[in-house]
Amino acid sequence: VPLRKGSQARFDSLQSDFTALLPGVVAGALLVCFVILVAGCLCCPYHSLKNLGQSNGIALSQKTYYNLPRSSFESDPIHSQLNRQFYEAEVQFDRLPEIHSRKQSDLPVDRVPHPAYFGQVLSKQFVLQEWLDNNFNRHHIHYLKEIGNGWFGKVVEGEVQQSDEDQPQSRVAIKILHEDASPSQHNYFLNELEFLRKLHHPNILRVIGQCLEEDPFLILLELVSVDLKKFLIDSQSKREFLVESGSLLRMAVNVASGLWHIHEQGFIHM
Ligand SMILES: Nc1ncnc2c1ncn2[C@@H]1O[C@H](COP(=O)(O)OP(=O)(O)OP(=O)(O)O)[C@@H](O)[C@H]1O
Repeated sequence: VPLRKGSQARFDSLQSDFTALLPGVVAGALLVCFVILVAGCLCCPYHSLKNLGQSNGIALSQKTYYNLPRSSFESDPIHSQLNRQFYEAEVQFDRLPEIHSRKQSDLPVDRVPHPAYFGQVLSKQFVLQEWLDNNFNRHHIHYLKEIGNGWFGKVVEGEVQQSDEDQPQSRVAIKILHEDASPSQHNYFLNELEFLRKLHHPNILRVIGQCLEEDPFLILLELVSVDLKKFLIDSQSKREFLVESGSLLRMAVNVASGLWHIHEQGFIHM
């Protein structure tokens, strides 16, 4: 229906008034938004302009604000302090297993509660009788020299007489549990033995036998005659040759291959 003349004039004047007011309305709305934004920033304890960029010496970008309780955003200084503590303790990691350095391993045994790789408590207890069937006769072992020291005690190089007396004697490494070991230390020793016995890999030392019928308990291991650390130090002048010939890479691959086997059996070497 066409508008009558008077109505058309009123509509035109309203339209021109609205067009004149529009920039003012938009500017006012923007101003209100800006004020709310600034007030919000100033009231928030963690995002305040004072803290922007730096808080406790740590750049804010390094922090996460996930899972902060609502009260974190209160400006009350006590709450703010508590929440800050909550925030510091926000990331919780599982405890790592205890690891004893070589230096600590040299401490008297009563000061180091267990070997590094067994963590805290052993649940498995062994029935010694089960091990004695394959016991090696310790009277066939001839000790030569000490070659190392670990949590369990000394490691000695020795010779063993083969069951066939015509065979030459074999060199072995003998891990000797110290004689005054406690029952739990005996148990750790047997756990280590069981662990070593489960591993069958060309890059992992073989267990040759054990002597468990009396103290000291012994584990006979394949002897490593090469000292890798000494070899690497002595070979410093041939470094490039070792790299180019692929020797170092082969060593690394062999170590990784042995570790892979250990991991497949459910163990971690530390
Ligand atoms: N089969 C071996 N052949 C040659 N040397 C060995 C052999 N086994 C151990 N050793 C030497 O004896 C040292 C002590 O070995 P051992 O296995 O008792 O302790 P570890 O592996 O050093 O750690 P831990 O004290 O936790 O048992 C080694 O660092 C190494 O020098």
